[in-house]
Amino acid sequence: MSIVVAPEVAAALARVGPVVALESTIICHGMPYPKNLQTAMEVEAVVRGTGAIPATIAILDGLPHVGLSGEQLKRLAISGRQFQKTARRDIAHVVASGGNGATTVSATMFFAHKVGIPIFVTGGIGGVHRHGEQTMDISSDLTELGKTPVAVISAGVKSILDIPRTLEYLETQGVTVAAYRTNEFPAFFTEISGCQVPCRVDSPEECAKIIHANRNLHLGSGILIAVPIPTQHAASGSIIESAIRKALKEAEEKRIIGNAITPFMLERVKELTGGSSLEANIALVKNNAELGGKVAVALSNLQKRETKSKLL
Ligand SMILES: O=c1[nH]cc([C@@H]2O[C@H](COP(=O)(O)O)[C@@H](O)[C@H]2O)c(=O)[nH]1
Repeated sequence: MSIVVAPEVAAALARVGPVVALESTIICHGMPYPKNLQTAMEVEAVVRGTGAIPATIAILDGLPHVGLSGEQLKRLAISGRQFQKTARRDIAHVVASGGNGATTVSATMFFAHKVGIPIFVTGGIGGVHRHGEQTMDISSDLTELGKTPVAVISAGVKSILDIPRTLEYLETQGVTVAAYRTNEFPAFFTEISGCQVPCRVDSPEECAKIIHANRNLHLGSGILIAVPIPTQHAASGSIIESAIRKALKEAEEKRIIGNAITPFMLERVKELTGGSSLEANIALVKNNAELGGKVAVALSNLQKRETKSKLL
């Protein structure tokens, strides 16, 4: 399959330099224009600030792209929902029909791995939906994490999902789940979920070592690094939580199912909180991007040191 890799990204990968993959569903389905464009550009700038190269991933006119120009980012941001939400199962169809796809975590991981990017930053991943034991609505993000060796840096999963079952499912899939500077798995808008994680990491270097070990052992599975929302932005957490409960009830009443649930919830929670959920969302994505960039730099240094010592 042909994948268009931006020259800057290809050059960085060729020299084992630091690269961070970024998804596009968050741009087209997660935020309104023009905030989505502003955020996408700011997130790329945060990654660059750490010394890493950002690579936003999307399907444009049937061609998967890794690394987008400013013009392409703008096209995505303006088109919004006209870009199809594209998870792994949708990739072949979007490509075959020459369509435009905004990649979710699962599809972004797939393309990142194909071109050799080991680190990917997003806001939140999908998970096991509430009542998932009856509906079997489990995001393909979780199965992708089970079979694709990419480290995903996120603020955990939203409490619109069933967090304990999401963690159980990740365990079944053999995914390494680590929390950054905490022992508790974060719940996106709040630092706490009541769920403990099996592994705690306290520095970008520690994250890089885990990714390196995962790769050297050819484990083949992914890694989830969960970063709590910065404290100053978590203040509105309880307001957002009650909005989430209300929106969940509405989704149930309106019988919204499948891949329409997440965009509905994001939009409704934003309305119910007068936009404060959007500001918190932007802040946590940028925070994740900062760590992702630093981890990519640490991993690149580790790989270069190893190559050097093998040559000696
Ligand atoms: O807090 C968020 N969770 C999830 C998403 C997006 O939704 C996708 C999961 O969708 P689903 O639940 O339909 O698998 C994720 O991969 C991501 O792209 C998002 O934007 N914001």
